[in-house]
Amino acid sequence: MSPRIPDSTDADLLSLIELPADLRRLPKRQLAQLANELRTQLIESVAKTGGHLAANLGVIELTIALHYVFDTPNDRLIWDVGHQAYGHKMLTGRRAAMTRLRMRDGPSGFTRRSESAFDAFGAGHSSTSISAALGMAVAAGLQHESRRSVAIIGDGALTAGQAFEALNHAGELQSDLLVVLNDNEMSISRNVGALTEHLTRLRSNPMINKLRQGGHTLLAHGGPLGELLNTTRVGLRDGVKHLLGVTSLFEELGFQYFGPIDGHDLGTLVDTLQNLREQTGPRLLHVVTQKGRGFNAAERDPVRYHGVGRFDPKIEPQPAASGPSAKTWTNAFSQWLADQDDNEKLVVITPAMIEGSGLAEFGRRHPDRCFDVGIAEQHAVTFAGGLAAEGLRPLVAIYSTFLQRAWDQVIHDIALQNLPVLFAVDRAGLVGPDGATHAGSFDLAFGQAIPNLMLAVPADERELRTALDLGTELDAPVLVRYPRGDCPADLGGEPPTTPFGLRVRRAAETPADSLLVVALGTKVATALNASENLPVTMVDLRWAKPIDWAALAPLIENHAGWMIVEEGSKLGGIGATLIATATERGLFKPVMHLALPDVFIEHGTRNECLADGGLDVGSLNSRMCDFLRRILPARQPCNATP
Ligand SMILES: Cc1ncc(C[n+]2csc(CCOP(=O)(O)OP(=O)(O)O)c2C)c(N)n1
Ligand SMILES: CC(=O)[C@@H](O)[C@H](O)COP(=O)(O)O
Ligand SMILES: [Mg+2]
Repeated sequence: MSPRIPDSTDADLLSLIELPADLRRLPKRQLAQLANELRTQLIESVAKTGGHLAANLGVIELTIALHYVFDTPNDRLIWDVGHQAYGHKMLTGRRAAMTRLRMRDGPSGFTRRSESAFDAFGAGHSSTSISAALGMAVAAGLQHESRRSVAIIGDGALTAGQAFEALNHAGELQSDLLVVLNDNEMSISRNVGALTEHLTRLRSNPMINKLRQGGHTLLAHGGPLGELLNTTRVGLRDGVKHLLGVTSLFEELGFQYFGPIDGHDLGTLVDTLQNLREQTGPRLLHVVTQKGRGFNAAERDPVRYHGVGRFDPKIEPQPAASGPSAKTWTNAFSQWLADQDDNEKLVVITPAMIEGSGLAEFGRRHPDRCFDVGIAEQHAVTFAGGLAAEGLRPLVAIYSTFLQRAWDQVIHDIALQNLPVLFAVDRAGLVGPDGATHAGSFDLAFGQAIPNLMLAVPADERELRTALDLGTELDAPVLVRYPRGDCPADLGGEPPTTPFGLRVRRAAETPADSLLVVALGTKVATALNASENLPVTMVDLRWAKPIDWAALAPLIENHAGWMIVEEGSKLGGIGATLIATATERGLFKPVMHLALPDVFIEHGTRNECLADGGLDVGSLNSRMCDFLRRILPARQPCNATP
């Protein structure tokens, strides 16, 4: 049975729209009602699941207009980052599934090719959309296929080098590509940089606006006359703009630039997109939107509502959480930073993650020594290199997953020159609801291969502070990694005897009849819990590089076997290095290495993800028991589980 064609008597248009083909049957005048319904349902839905609210509210009209005008999924929509694609998901067959957004077996918080034919390209990290859309446009041309490629990129994402690499390439190729620039003046925090100022000039220049209005009337013209008028007057308009010196950067890069237009005005959006759909070559439509649109609290405070937990949509703003909440690793890092006021050489750098990295307070107190460089991880690292070369002590605060963009800079610009840059690497390990794109699984594998770079893996706040202190003192690059989530204050045990020394957190009574567990970072607390009633000596490695072999070798020697536990990739992990080095040293004891398996772990709670990777308390306990049974068959060590 074909779906009923919605009409103006329908109070609930949204429920009639399963796929964009249904949407395209609506008369244009009903789109505003649909936008209201979509916005209301999106707020209700995210209130129950949590997620990226503000960005999604800003693109409701744009999402509807794009699916209305373009023949999706044949035409390709490529959402940059993908954090603003909830409306897109709701219009492409996934509305019911949104109750499990970012939960195990529910839709991802980003676009994913495996999730829907409408998700033309997977994302999560920013600034990839223009490259991917250009690739698709070129592929369509080479394969003589008639479809369009549209990249939708935010003003924040546009600050990244990769976006400019793609614009540069597209301007040369002159392929059939539409870039929709969604300009809401926000990254997660307020957007930064000279480009942002350029966009502000384009938005606010009265002459451009006048010319824009002319251009808009022209764009709404159809037929050959409209086309002729269009060409002549757009040519004229461009000439005038050149004369006035108000051309956009995009035109200089070989794009046709259109806009800015109001991204909440569905009539203008649809007319403009329909006209742009029929044109060829690289073109950029500048759309101005408001982040958080339609939810007062999010409009007022889009930073707070960028990513939210569950909330009550009737209460705006949400009351502050009551009662003591556990201190996160990010909080612990911020507090350490607050204690560095006297260190005037300390300069802090973030690639667009002021809030998430816990830098807001430091930035307020020391605006001259705190730099948000935009979504520019590579630049952040080399910029730090320049500061360090001149005698300052730069600290790059960065998520593990985003550092992946800048390993060459870490190698070539920092480690090779042995510059004293401190990397505070947050979200190291599994992150939970953001899933595989945001998992910090690889920093240990990458980092340990780099000469000169030292790697600290603190297990509690006390060790975090010690490692950060050392990182500001050593004449070498130091990376300190810590995860998303709660930070234990002090896990106890014997103090280390040297700055890079390991710590015995709990010693077994009879080592020869016990297992030695060597854990790193978060896994120290997990392994302590998992081994509570077992014959286990628990060692906290503290530093993954250098490794304290002077203390570790005899411990391996005098235990029945040893196990390494780390929250990083097993392939290329610290465990692999420890095992290889132990073997070279003639330490031939039974050994087991528990780390993240060679698969991408799906989104879910952090605990679900850890269980997938075999790194939660229960998994560790059973792996310890299995191993103990094998190496100490006579002892029956596993009668009790924690
Ligand atoms: C490489 C990378 N760095 C940082 C982030 C974190 N991040 C996600 S969204 C975002 C802001 C994007 O701003 P914009 O593109 O303007 O989208 P808006 O949220 O304003 O709609 C940032 C910094 C990321 N996803 N990828
Ligand atoms: C979309 C994106 O990349 C960020 O918004 C990210 O989701 C933030 O993660 P945290 O919530 O861990 O800061
Ligand atoms: Mg933005």
